[in-house]
Amino acid sequence: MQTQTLILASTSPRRKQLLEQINLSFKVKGSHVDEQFEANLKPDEIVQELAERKARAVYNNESDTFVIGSDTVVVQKGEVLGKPIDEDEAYLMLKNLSNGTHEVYTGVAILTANKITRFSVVTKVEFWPLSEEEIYAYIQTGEPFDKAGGYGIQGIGATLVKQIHGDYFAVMGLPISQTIRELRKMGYSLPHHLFG
Ligand SMILES: Cc1cn([C@H]2C[C@H](O)[C@@H](COP(=O)(O)OP(=O)(O)OP(=O)(O)O)O2)c(=O)[nH]c1=O
Repeated sequence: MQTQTLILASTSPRRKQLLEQINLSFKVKGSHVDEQFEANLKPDEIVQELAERKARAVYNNESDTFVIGSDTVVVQKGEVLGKPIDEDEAYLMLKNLSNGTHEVYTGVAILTANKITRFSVVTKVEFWPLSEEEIYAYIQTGEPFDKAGGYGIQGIGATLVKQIHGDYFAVMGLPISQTIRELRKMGYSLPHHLFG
């Protein structure tokens, strides 16, 4: 019988969907942490730091509980892009991403009794050249607004993407295969259908 508890510290429906996809039992507890970060941090440090803040915000200090926090940002020419706040910002982000390659950084923090593991994954994503009409039409779908960089690769945003190099699931918000491997290393007992 599973005595350990797994908690996903996230309000993101995509992260929940990725854990459901591999048939893990878990609870979801969203946290609203301060997502400001120090200006001198590098993108891989930012996403790990924010992932850790999210995990710490929901951890209840129980030794058999494991909490997963995660954070995703898009980096274009050295600039860190979060979620666009309005249509104008979404337009600027998508215009900048058009006809070029950017990086998506996703950080993960796993927290349990006296232990924390943090890692980050970077994926390169190349966009097609996007016309004005295409950008406006995409903004009208409403998809850009709760997503880093203003697009969702798993949705209509798939049509903007020419190719990726790296982990598709990390772009969606959670590098699922590395996450469960790290969970296992930390002592979480995965169900039999994973790793036997
Ligand atoms: C680039 C990209 C980002 N995203 C999403 C993943 C994240 O949900 C979001 C980045 O914001 P985050 O702050 O990482 O996450 P969140 O606010 O959605 O959820 P929480 O903090 O509660 O865990 O952008 C996609 O869904 N598809 C994409 O292609």
